[in-house]
Amino acid sequence: MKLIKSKNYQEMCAKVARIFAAQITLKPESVLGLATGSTPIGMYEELVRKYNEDRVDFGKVRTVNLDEYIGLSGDNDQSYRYFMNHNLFDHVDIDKAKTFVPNGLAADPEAECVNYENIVASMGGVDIQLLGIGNNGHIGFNEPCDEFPECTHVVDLTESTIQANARFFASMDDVPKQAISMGIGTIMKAKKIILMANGKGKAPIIYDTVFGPVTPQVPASILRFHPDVMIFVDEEAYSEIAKKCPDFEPETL
Ligand SMILES: N[C@@H]1[C@@H](O)[C@H](O)[C@@H](COP(=O)(O)O)O[C@@H]1O
Repeated sequence: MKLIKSKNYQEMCAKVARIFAAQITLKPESVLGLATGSTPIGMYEELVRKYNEDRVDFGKVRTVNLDEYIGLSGDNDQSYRYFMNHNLFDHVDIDKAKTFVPNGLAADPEAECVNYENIVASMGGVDIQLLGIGNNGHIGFNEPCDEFPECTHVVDLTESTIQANARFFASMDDVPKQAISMGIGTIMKAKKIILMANGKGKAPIIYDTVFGPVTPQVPASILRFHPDVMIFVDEEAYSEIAKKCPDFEPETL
């Protein structure tokens, strides 16, 4: 696992976007694993800029997203499908038929999980998977629990996640209580993984992820067992490590 510290959010987003642009340029038919949340928005902006200015070509790219809320349609502005269209897909020359997000309106969510796991597998593996991290260490919507979930599954969101997400909804009642998420096993199959975190609020969980025990109670900690993981943080998200491990030397890339 490599930990890469940037001065600020913009610098971090630029570094990650460069890696994605290189991936797409070197392998135009790449399978990108994509994430939502506020953290990757600046990275997607940079990628759109690279599409416009550096002519990064998304024409053959395929994408799979980590998760989706149950009960929200792709038209709902809080759905992750809407997020992806709005922040990336609408602004580049990607073929939307090659972009996949779990169907939050599936009549049978369990069957949708099996279907989605098959879609990811049929693409021949994710070349590079982007992740954010929840304050409790969740990745995708894999919440802290007793065992790492292997495959795409239905998740009951924790109270802390529901509260953290409430800021995006008109009222608490509107916040979905369930989601479909790739499993930890699905995520760990990606060839390369990049996790981004910024801001002081993420500092304790970044410390736990990098230095705490590997446990399903901190789902992101499993990433330490993946052979090719880069964690990108800004100074604020790094601050707990700086305090507790003053001799640790992060990379700067
Ligand atoms: N399912 C998403 C995660 O994929 C994301 O990493 C997390 C953090 O969001 P933010 O980046 O807004 O802090 O939020 C949601 O729970």
